[in-house]
Amino acid sequence: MQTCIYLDNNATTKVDPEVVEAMLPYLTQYYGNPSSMHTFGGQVGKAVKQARQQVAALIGADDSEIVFTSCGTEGNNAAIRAALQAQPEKRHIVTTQVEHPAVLNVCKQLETQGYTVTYLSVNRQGQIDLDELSASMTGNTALVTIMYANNETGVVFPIEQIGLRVKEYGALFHVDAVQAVGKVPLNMKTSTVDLLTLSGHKLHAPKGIGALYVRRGVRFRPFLVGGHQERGRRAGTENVPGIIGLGKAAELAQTYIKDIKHEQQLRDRLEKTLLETIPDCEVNGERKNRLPNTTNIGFKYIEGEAILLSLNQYGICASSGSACTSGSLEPSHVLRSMGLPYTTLHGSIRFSLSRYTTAAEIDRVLEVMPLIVERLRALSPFNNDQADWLQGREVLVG
Ligand SMILES: Cc1ncc(COP(=O)(O)O)c(C=O)c1O
Ligand code: FES
Repeated sequence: MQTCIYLDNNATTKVDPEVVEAMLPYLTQYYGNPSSMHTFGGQVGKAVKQARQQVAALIGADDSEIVFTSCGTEGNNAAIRAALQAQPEKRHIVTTQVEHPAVLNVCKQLETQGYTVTYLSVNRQGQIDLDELSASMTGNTALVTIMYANNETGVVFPIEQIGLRVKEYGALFHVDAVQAVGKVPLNMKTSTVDLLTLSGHKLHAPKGIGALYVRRGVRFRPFLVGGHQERGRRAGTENVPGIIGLGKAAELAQTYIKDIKHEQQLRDRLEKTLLETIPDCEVNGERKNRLPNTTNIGFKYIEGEAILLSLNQYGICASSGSACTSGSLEPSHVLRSMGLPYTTLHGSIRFSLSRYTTAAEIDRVLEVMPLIVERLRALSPFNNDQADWLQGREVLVG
């Protein structure tokens, strides 16, 4: 299979070889059911318990507060539904316009089921306004669900400041921390967060395993109903190898997170040099409060997809922070909410690094990007500021 310079780690990450090694015995030798009464199953149960402790340690939680799920999407669905079921008399939800579809589409569905949803706006930097949050809250607000860090721009929201405001109104606070866990130190013991979602495949564990943190004392109705697994909070025989892998990945992340500066330095060099060597480009989103591994850059007057295809020819994997995601012709809802001009919106690229990214890989990207942009701009009919008339077309593509 073809390998590449992989700068798409916010989409998914490589499974760490130590994670694979930890998982293997649970795919071969130890296949017992952790709920079984016999010793064979019991030893698997012990390994699951250890993995729970490893995940809890990464986010400063108690192991009884960790529920294993199948992915981040399930975690978000389960958290939102549980929070609403715990307070059936309240019918209002607050979220933001820039959430992942695994939150936004749940909220849209809830709107058809009698809930009212406030979608907080973001400014040009991708930040929300805390006063807009407070103004939107009422005694009827059951839940505030806001992401820790944005998957497209890496912009980090002030979660604890948000949480303090949420608590003033007695609502529950859910945080989609899928992009933050493993990149940002978290401590649930000193946090205002009630429910927090994480996903294995974003932190070098395999796909198909995640976890939901449920603060002790928060009433939680299971999303999947059936057997008594996960102390009755998530039915279904456990994905044991996945759980063991997530535990190992969490343990490795705890060590790695202390050294994340290295990754940040590579990201900063990539960003700074691209801005210096390529005219008419800018970073999308606030640069200060941001994940250390992510940069989203808008290259004016060209199409993001064309840049991606050219990068692909050089064996470089990145992602379009802008348009046509998954075959849809809609530009990114995140960048649109930030009010980016049409000319930047369509030419935005996300580079997301990992602990495996090397200086030599960054050098290669820095070598080819100016050539790609120059070639595409030479072909573009809109390669100057007169293209700003296109602004008026935003309505058409929106
Ligand atoms: C912010 C955020 N939330 C949720 C998800 C969904 O996670 P999963 O792919 O594990 O369902 C993602 C994955 O892209 C994400 O970036
Ligand atoms: S990038 Fe596809 S429509 Fe603009």
